Amino acid sequence: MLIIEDLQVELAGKIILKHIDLEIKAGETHTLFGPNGSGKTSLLMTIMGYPQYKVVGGKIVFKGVDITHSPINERARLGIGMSYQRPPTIHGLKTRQMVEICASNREIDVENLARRVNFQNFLERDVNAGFSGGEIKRSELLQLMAQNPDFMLFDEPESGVDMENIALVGNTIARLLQKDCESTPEKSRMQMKRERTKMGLIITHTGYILDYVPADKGQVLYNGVLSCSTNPREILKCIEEVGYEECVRCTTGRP
Ligand SMILES: Nc1ncnc2c1ncn2[C@@H]1O[C@H](COP(=O)(O)OP(=O)(O)OP(=O)(O)O)[C@@H](O)[C@H]1O
Repeated sequence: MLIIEDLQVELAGKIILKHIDLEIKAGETHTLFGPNGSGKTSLLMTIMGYPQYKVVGGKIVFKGVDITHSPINERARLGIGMSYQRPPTIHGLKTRQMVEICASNREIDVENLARRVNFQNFLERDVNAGFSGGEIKRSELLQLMAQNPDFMLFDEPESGVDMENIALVGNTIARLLQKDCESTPEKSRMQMKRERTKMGLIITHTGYILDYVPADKGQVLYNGVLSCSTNPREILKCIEEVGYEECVRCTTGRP
């Protein structure tokens, strides 16, 4: 479980996240909406532990461990992983090597994993070197598949992905988050939900990902303030109809 309490974060001398409270239970997936520059990526980068995002108040607890000031590698070891919006190019490091590093000491079949995201022809290329927007997303997913973390952060997984690959990306995320299992006569939906352990937090502007990954809750981040914890499709509808500012007004109670 992830518990964030009263989190305040400063970036380049400015408070960008204000009094954030967020709880994601084992097996849950949440989506994060919000206008450009509202702090969504900053929240994910803070959870992942990038030191330039300075926590000046509150705390982050994952699996009962206070990770507020833990380094990235410790968080990764505890089971947090992230798919980045704009990951850096790493010259001199092949994608295959990166995937093996992500797997740590676990035995994996890189070719087989790569085939699942149609990425087998990219393994000998340097990480992200000249990758297109959609290729970057598949590379990020491949690394997450190798890492197999318990809590996954996705920063705009659909952006730059064409209409055909969106299903591949969506279904891969669903599989990573254990959302792909159909209920059977033996197992009810509730049972499936109880057995699910993987957790996700997904930033999306369009909500396309919801067609593949049923999310339990949605939130809106507006000017560094988190609000509207409810059904993600309702939030999306509200944003489309009245815009972000009006959408958060109902929960913050501002005039
Ligand atoms: N290195 C930096 N120095 C100064 N300000 C920064 C830096 N990085 C980000 N910011 C600012 O922090 C704010 C939050 O940025 P963030 O990337 O978290 O927004 P976002 O909600 O993810 O936006 P988008 O939807 O456009 O991806 C923005 O105003 C951004 O310009």
